[in-house]
Amino acid sequence: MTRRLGIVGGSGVYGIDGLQGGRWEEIETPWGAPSDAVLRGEVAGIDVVFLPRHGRGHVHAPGDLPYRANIAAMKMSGVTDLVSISAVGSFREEMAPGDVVIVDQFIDRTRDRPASFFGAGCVAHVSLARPVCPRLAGIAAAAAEAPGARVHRSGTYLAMEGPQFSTRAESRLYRDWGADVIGMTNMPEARLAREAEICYASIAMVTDYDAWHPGHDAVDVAAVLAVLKANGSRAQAAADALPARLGPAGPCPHGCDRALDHAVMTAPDRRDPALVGRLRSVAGRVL
Ligand SMILES: CSC[C@H]1O[C@H](OP(=O)(O)O)[C@H](O)[C@@H]1O
Ligand SMILES: Nc1ncnc2[nH]cnc12
Repeated sequence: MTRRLGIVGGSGVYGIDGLQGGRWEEIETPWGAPSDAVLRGEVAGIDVVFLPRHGRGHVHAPGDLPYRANIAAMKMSGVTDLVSISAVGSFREEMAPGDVVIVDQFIDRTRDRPASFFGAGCVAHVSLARPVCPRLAGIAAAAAEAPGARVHRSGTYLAMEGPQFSTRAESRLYRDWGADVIGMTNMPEARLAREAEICYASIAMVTDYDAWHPGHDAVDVAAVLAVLKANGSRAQAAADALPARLGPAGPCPHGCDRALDHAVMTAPDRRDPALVGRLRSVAGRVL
């Protein structure tokens, strides 16, 4: 299988500086419209598909994002490997603002967000024990290190509903649970990428110490934006360094591209044809 890289840009990342021949393309999916048009182009001669998660100009809140349409748009664009670039708060002294954490686990505290492509009429259960592709995470770490960022190669991301930041009590609780960083968007994105059999990795850019830290002011958007601005060129450099590291065609050694092999439970003659029709956009391989 030919590999194709997708990048979802989070807060502060609304384009890719190094993209050549970029053109914005509207995509309609059976799951609705994605956050924005996708930007297709080449970095170092390699195809890249970019989507600004919140839309250009940051118009979508984390709880209202069209997560299913975004992942479907990537799948329909031929993306096999998807890297998220996200702003996060930190629960660890050693994960300081300006650092990068390559997320490898999640605690999902979101609610009221459609979190699966499947459902009544076609039920499926994929494994999320390892929600991030280790091969792609290694590539993401190397790309993030290229511009000189301090990179932590493992971390648990707590996905909160938002849009308000956490209370101090919540922040302390999440820290006690073993979470390392906090954000509002990587779930259900990672779940949906797995269902769509896309390798997923997350470059989390630490912008603040969230609310638990006695020595730091409570997080606010101004502080987040100031750190994002200071590190914006590093995020761009990481995005530029990703495609060349993607590697040759071939199956995912960790099986992300076969996640649905034994996942669909509903008997073929009991499936809802309308849902199956929509599912073909992301799970056509097994339907
Ligand atoms: C601007 S701070 C809060 C906002 O930033 C993060 O978004 P993303 O993951 O897309 O970079 C966080 O999850 C919130 O949505
Ligand atoms: N402290 C924080 N909580 C949630 N999302 C964030 N994004 C950046 N910083 C954050």
